[in-house]
This record gives sequence, structure tokens and C-alpha cells, in this order.
Amino acid sequence: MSFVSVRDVWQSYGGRPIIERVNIDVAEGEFVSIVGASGCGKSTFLRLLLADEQPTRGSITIDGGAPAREPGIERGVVFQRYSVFPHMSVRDNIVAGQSFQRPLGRFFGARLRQAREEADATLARIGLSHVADNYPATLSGGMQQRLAIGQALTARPRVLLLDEPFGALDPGTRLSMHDFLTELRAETSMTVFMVTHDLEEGFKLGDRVLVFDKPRWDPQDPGLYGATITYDFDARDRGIPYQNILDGLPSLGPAPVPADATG
Ligand SMILES: Nc1ncnc2c1ncn2[C@@H]1O[C@H](COP(=O)(O)OP(=O)(O)OP(=O)(O)O)[C@@H](O)[C@H]1O
Repeated sequence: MSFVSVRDVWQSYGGRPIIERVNIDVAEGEFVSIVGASGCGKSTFLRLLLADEQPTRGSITIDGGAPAREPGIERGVVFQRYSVFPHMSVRDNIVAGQSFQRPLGRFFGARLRQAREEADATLARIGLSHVADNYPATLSGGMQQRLAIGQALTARPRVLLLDEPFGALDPGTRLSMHDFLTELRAETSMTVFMVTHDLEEGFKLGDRVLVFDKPRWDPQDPGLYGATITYDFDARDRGIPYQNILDGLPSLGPAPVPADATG
């Protein structure tokens, strides 16, 4: 049963197509990883899913509703760089996440106290209770990213959009964030779309791995055609070993080390 339906979606800027003919059905609770060469339109696709911009053509619907005209609380988003509010304490960042659900966006009095208590429960769950009164700048990168994810989850989105959420983290922190995200997933029925440059990460966390690429290519005019979904891999139980995919699609692998950088 399709929960997120993407129908013949195109997006162009200045008359140039960035993505074209994107069609996909995603079931509720699925975790979809998105990989592809740099600049092929992955973040653009996430912005369309967020309804932060409208497609040039086609439609995106969630749970059979009308296409959204702007971002709403049913869609949460986390970017690579920490998207928390620097002037608010860690606790108040979570309170702000809760207030996204309210038309006036602010809590007062008894409701504010209750929101802070709920925020403390969230902080305990994401392991940040001990820094509740600190400002985000005093936190490590991993902690800031946990806060950003905690904040996004507080509004209980039905769809969570992650744009390279762990891209700025060191390898050890990245692994602990994988465990964190896996635990959170086990607790909710959220549908997740995650853009990553790390194919192994995509296969480890995703139920599916979508590859964006340009099926049509004009060497005289590389911007003439847009990218689309060229592969849709089943990644449950890590699916096909990702190394086989890397062999077939070397452009998705790590950038080669220049010859003069090895000596
Ligand atoms: N608002 C915009 N106006 C004009 N061009 C844009 C806009 N947003 C994105 N682009 C262009 O669209 C193309 C795709 O950008 P996008 O950020 O979606 O790619 P990406 O696959 O996420 O890249 P990366 O992997 O490097 O983050 C780029 O050439 C970018 O310059």
C-alpha cells in the first residue's frame, strides 16, 4: 500500500531540468536511502518531498491527501549542518520542536512547564539530559545532530527527511548515530528518506536504496537532461552486497586519491 506517492515529478531551474520523470511508491514505515553523484538533484528531491518547493510537473502525495503547498508538521527535516537554534538551550530547542505543532508557535505558563517536562523525557531518550541547560555550541557534533533529530521527532512527523545527517561526523560518532537512528525507528512507524554519500550507510540503514543518475546525457550540453531514479535496490538484510554495486557503479564510490597525493 503506497503511503508516499511520487508521480512523474520534474523539477527545473531556469528552464533546465534537474530531475525528471521521478516515480516511486513508498509504504508507511519504510526507510529509503538516496544516493547519487554530487549535484544530481538528491537534495532537490528532498525539498520537493518536504513541500519546501513545488515541482515543475507531477505530484507528490502523502497518505492519499492533496499535494502539500508548504512544509507542515507531518514532515520533519534534518540537514547535514546542525539545524538547531543556537540562542536557545538544549531543552528549549526541544520545546521549540513541540511548538511547531501550534498555530501561534509559543507556549506560556502551565503549558510551558508541561512542554519542558516532555522535553526532558525526550532528552533522556536521546541521551542529552546532562546538557539540557547548555547551548548547542557547547555540544559535540554528534550531540548536536542527536538534538536536531530529537527536535524533528518531537513534532511526531509521519515522514522524516534526512539530508546527509551524519556527513559532518567522525566515523565513530557516525556509527553510534546509526545505532541511535535504528533504535528510534524500532519505536515509531515513521517513513524515512535519507540522502547519503555513503553507500554502505545507505544499505545498512535503508530498506531500499534509490540511485539518482542521468539516463540521458548530451556531451555537448551536460545540463540538457535531468536525473531520475535509475536503480531501486531492496536493501533489507543489506540486500545485495553493496560492493557488487560499487563495482558496477564506480561513480558512487569514494573519490579516487590523486596520484600526487600518495607520496
Ligand atoms: N534553487 C535553485 N536554483 C537554481 N539551481 C538550483 C537550485 N537548487 C539546486 N540547484 C541546482 O540543482 C542541481 C542539483 O542540486 P542538489 O543540491 O539537489 O544536488 P545534490 O545531488 O543534492 O548534490 P550534492 O550531493 O552535492 O549535495 C545543482 O546543479 C544545483 O546548483
